[in-house]
This record gives sequence, structure tokens and C-alpha cells, in this order.
Amino acid sequence: MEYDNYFPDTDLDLSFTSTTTDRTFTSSSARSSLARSSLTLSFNDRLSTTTTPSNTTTTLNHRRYDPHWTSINAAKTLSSDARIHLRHLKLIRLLGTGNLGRVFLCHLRDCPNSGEFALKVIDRDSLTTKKISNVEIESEILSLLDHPFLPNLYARIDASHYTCVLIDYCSKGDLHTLLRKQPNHRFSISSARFFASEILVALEYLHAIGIVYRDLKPENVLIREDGHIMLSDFDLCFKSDVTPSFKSTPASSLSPSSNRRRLRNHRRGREEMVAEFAAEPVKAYSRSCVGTHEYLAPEIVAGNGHGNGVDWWAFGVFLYEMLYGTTPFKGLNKEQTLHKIVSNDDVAFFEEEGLEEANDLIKMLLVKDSSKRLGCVKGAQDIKRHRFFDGINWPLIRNYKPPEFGKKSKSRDGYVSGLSSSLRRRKWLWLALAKLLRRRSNSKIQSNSNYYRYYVE
Ligand SMILES: Nc1ncnc2c1ncn2[C@@H]1O[C@H](COP(=O)(O)OP(=O)(O)OP(=O)(O)O)[C@@H](O)[C@H]1O
Repeated sequence: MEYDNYFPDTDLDLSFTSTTTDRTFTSSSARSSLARSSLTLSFNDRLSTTTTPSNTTTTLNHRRYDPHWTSINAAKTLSSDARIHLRHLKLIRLLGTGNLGRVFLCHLRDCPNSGEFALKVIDRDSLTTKKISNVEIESEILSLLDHPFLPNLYARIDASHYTCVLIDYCSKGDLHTLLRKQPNHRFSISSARFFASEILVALEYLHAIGIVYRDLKPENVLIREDGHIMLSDFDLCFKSDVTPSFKSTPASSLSPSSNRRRLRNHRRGREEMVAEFAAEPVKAYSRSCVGTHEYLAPEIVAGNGHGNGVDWWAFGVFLYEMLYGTTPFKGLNKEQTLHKIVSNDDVAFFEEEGLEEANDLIKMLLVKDSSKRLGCVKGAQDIKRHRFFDGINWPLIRNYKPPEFGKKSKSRDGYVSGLSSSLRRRKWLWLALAKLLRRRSNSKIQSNSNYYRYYVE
């Protein structure tokens, strides 16, 4: 159903709910009730609530030539005060309702080919002071972002008691819903690796600008039209200073197999050191108890203050959930879950073929002592180097082909189940041959060899 009302900014009547009966709303609501909700028990040590100037748009955005930006800039040029107003937007349907407000699909009113946007509408009058501060945090964080796996903030519109943010629309839903549709609620290893890689790069960027995310979970990972991810929901973030530094690392630990000279030196006991760039908010500190129960790090549960490490813990829980179909500390109720997170009980791992690397990485991330947890000192660099991500060409990650999720059920290795073993063997041989040929051809193709890694036929 289309929202045909016209919204004059002076006299706002955003009676969206009265006409909302469409399919997406129903399914989103259903999803919301099943999805785990975030918890906020804050001691208020986060971002100051300085109001972001209305209608913020980042003109130095890496995607400034994207048609969405072109349309927005054209609309601003035509607007009497060079700003986007609600009257410029045509709402199509409700996408979902969250903790802070409702999210609508929309496009620019006079330009149906402008592309689709998501408009988050927050009624400030219906929120507590604490939640209003969360709105400010979210829009301040959004205004800082410029990354392919994070939302673009096209405009912030403040009108009457409404605050609206115009961001990218993700047409393929969220990862939680997608995961629930998989056999045993588990992704194949290659699909899990794809999503984990993109999340890792998004978290690396956030940390590099001093933002600790604190709410990683499949519900907050949206999927764009092109199949790549977009991390959403920044109201639980906190911002801290980050001092980029160069840290000395033994060259052999970087990629021993790629450099024979380094390997020879290493064997002779002459260890070569390499200076590595790191931008990780190691001094970030917060005492707020925020996040989603099953994803809370032990230091949050203990309430003794926490920092950047909570995101790397959550990354371990996230990877586990994608591969195991459940979270590692899930109890019968919230109290039991929290108890399991802080207790020394072992997490259950399957000894399945192909899962060894993932299990090893998860174990290194789910270390209770945050000072010993992978990622906490040098950030994503250390995680990227783990053998679970072997072969990933990180600078080309945006060009990898996202997994395709058809109706046929896939086995753990990503092949369509039911294929005879000889067919599988032939397919494997073809892939090996293709890999060999790619290696022999020019370096451009070689560097993009992982392009095929995620392709699930
Ligand atoms: N950019 C988007 N593109 C497509 N759908 C979106 C987008 N942003 C949000 N949604 C949908 O709208 C719903 C509500 O989103 P919103 O961010 O307000 O709340 P939430 O995800 O429930 O988180 P919280 O309540 O913690 O803020 C989401 O569940 C999602 O289905």
C-alpha cells in the first residue's frame, strides 16, 4: 500500500500506522518479536549529546558519484533553502518498528528513479530522555560514517517533534531472518566466512575512528540489494579516542609462506621485525551495561567496565551462531545465559570436517580475559591473519561475489546436497584446475582469486 499523504513540514501529521497493513510490516513485526532485543542499563558515560546540524550530508563521501547522492544533491539544489524536507520524500511502506522509531521505505517525491531510501522516523515526544540521548548518539555516529558496509546518512530532518534520518535501504532483509531460513539455522562455512569478513572490515573501520559498536548480532546486519552487508543500529555505540600506532610484529607471523627470505631468516634465528599500523581504541572505557544478552562479553556482565574487546567477543559469538545455528552461551532464561557467559564451563564445539579453523578462531575470540582475547591489542589485523580467513584478499573484499541463497538445500561445504560423489569430485577437479589456471595468468586475476570462493551454485 502506498503512502500518498503529503507531509507539509509545518504541520506534521505522520499518521503512518493507520494505513499500515502490508506484508512486510507483518513479517517485520513478527521478526522483531522473535529477535533478541538490546538491553540498556546505562551509567551515561557515552557521547555527549551535541545535536548534529540538521540535514547533515557528507559531501566527501566515497560514494558521492552514486546515483542516490546525485539525486539528493539535485533535490537540494532545487529546494528553496538547499535542504531536504519531508515534503521531498514519498513514503512507500513501513519496513519495521524498532526501539526508537519506525523505518519506512521511500524515494524522492519528484524523482521516482532516485533510488530507494530508508527513512527512520523518531517521535521524540514518545521517548524518555535516555532514549532521546540514544537518538542523538545514533545520528552523530551516522554522520561520521563513510564505508561500504555501513549506512550513508543522506539527510537528517528535524521537524516539529520528529527526528528523521534518511539512510540506505537494504532490500534483502536482515541476517537473522536469513539464518533462520537455512537448514538447521546454519550457514555453509563459505557463506559464514563471507559475512564474517565483511563484518570484520566494518568493525575495523568503526574502531579506527574510535567507535565501539556494542550491539553486534545477526538482527543488526542488513543485506543490501547487491548481497553485501550493512551494519545498522548505532544507538548503543560509544566513542573514544584512538591513537594510531605502529607496532612491531615478527615478519614470520605475518605470512611465512609468502616470503622465502623471511622464512629462511626465521629458521636461522634471525627474526625480521615489521612495523604494522594499528588503529584500535585500546583505551576505550565504559561502565554502561548495554548489548544483547547472548552477545554480552563477560566484562560487561561483571560490570567492572569494558572497552573495545566487547566487539571482538561478540564477533566470536556471531561467528559461532552463523555456523552452529545457536549462540554459545544460550541458557533457558536470561539469568542462565549471563551465568554461562561468566562461568568457566566449556563451549560445545562440533568436530565436523572443515570447521577446525572456525572453531580455533572462535576459541581465540571467546577468551574471558579481554587482555588475552584476539583483536584486543592490535585490532582486526590479528583476526584477519587467522587461518580461517586464509586466502582472503582484504582490499578486494567489496568485489567478492556474495553467497546466493536459493531454494535448494546446501550441505555444509556449500555444495547442493544430493550430488553424487563422482559429480562432486569432477566439480572439485574443475575448480582446482580453474584455480591453477588463474594462478598462471596475470596478477590482476590472481589477486582476485577469492572472487569464486563465495559463489554457491
Ligand atoms: N536501512 C534499512 N533498510 C531496510 N530495512 C530496515 C533498515 N533499517 C531498519 N530496517 C528495518 O526496520 C526495523 C526497525 O529498525 P530499527 O533500526 O529502528 O530498529 P531495530 O533494528 O529493532 O533496533 P533498535 O530497536 O535496537 O534500535 C528493522 O528490524 C529492519 O527490519
